Amino acid sequence: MNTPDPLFPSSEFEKSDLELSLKNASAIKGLELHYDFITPEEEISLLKHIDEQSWLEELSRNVQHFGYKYDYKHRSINRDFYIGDIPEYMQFLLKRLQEKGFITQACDQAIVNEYTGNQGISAHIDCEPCFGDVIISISLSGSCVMNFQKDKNATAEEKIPLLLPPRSLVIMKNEARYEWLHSIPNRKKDVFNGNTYPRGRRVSVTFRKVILEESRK
Ligand SMILES: O=C(O)CCC(=O)C(=O)O
Ligand SMILES: [Fe+2]
Repeated sequence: MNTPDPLFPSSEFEKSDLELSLKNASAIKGLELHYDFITPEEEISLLKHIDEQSWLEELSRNVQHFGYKYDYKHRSINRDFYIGDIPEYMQFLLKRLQEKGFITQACDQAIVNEYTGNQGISAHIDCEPCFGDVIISISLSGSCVMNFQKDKNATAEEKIPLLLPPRSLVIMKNEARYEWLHSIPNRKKDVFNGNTYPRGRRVSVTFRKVILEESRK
């Protein structure tokens, strides 16, 4: 029996662009990019489960929260925001992250982001008192360019772009977590290394470890 073609083929991406994206990632301490962290079949199954849940529409992009609800307005999280365990259909991702040694502490919070049209995310550092020292993001369905910059007012030349194809994994630790801001520009297509990549719908599954108030320093 033939295996079906993936819905979101990696063959769309120039090899030299994927290599450049890895090289860019290696310029930032604590930033890791891994392609094909999951298979196309796993991606399709995850998207099916995700699309069965309801979306929170409080931001410009849709989100789903699991584990603990994150309060974007006050940049806070606490024990009262517990909303249940991370769902079963995401557990294999956490298991794989542990098995590959990418995380050593169990993540207990997940945010799923959905970007459509020209949606992106403005430059930010994930809430430092709320979350632990590893931030994980897995891309599904569509690609994007994620920029890293040290300074809020960085010029285009000072930004380091990563091309994130579907099924890729980004890990932010160390300086990538605490000293660099990350963002996804609001636009309908990305130009990376001279090649144009139209944005489709992109869904990201992000994992974090919550720091509860009583254990904060
Ligand atoms: O969509 C992504 O990959 C990252 C989203 C993000 O930066 C966040 O949720 O804090
Ligand atoms: Fe973030």
